[in-house]
Amino acid sequence: MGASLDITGLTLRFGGVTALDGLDLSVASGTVLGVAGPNGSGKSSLINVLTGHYQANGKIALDGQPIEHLATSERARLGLVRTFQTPRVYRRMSVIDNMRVAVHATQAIFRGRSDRRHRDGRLRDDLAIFGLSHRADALPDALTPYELRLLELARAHATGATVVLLDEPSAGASEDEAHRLSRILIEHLMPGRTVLLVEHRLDMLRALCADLVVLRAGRKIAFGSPSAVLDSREIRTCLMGEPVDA
Ligand SMILES: Nc1ncnc2c1ncn2[C@@H]1O[C@H](COP(=O)(O)OP(=O)(O)OP(=O)(O)O)[C@@H](O)[C@H]1O
Repeated sequence: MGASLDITGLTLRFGGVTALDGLDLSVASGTVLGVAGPNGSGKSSLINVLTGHYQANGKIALDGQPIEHLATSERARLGLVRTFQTPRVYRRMSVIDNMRVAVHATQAIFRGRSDRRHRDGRLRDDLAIFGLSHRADALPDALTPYELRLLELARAHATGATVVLLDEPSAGASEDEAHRLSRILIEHLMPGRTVLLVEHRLDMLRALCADLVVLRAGRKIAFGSPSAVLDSREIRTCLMGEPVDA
């Protein structure tokens, strides 16, 4: 179900600030790449460029096909979707309607019968997987911040996306919630998918990623298995701002 993602020479500038500086990255189909870096190192910019929210110089290929010229909606229809650091949902629509809109917007195709009742059954099944069945008809304002996060993930899952870009899914989560979130990602969202995981929690990066890239000032300063990369005291210091024993 995954698709490979290849980035070459990605450069993004805001006036005098260089957010991404000639970045090259490859994510193999069906693997999880962690992205870490201090504040302002370009992690969110990278996601925004991949989705087409920001226009940058350089090349982006999805399964070998160039997509840098495509609009955000076209990239989503090709199976590239994202979640946000602060969940973005339609506040006046119920949880199940938020799911319907996402699936409609990406024109996700359901196997077998595609009438509304069947489709809604699938969406309710997806909500159940993410522990939200009891919230299906609620408005987002009734949800806890953690449940809003789960709704974003359920929505991405329901679209059948092949590539999912996760921008700090554990932001604002407690230890226990981050742990539960990790389990859900491992068991339901990540299998078979290509995932870019921007995260500050080193334990999550260690547990969830095949590879880890560390950015500083829009440049790649380390790449490899999370244990190898995080073995470096210099890298841990760069990530945490001070020497740590994580
Ligand atoms: N829309 C924007 N306009 C101007 N400058 C921006 C914009 N977005 C990002 N930047 C700048 O680009 C650089 C990279 O920012 P970015 O948000 O990508 O970093 P980040 O690694 O995601 O940071 P954080 O961990 O704090 O979310 C920063 O210097 C930031 O101030």
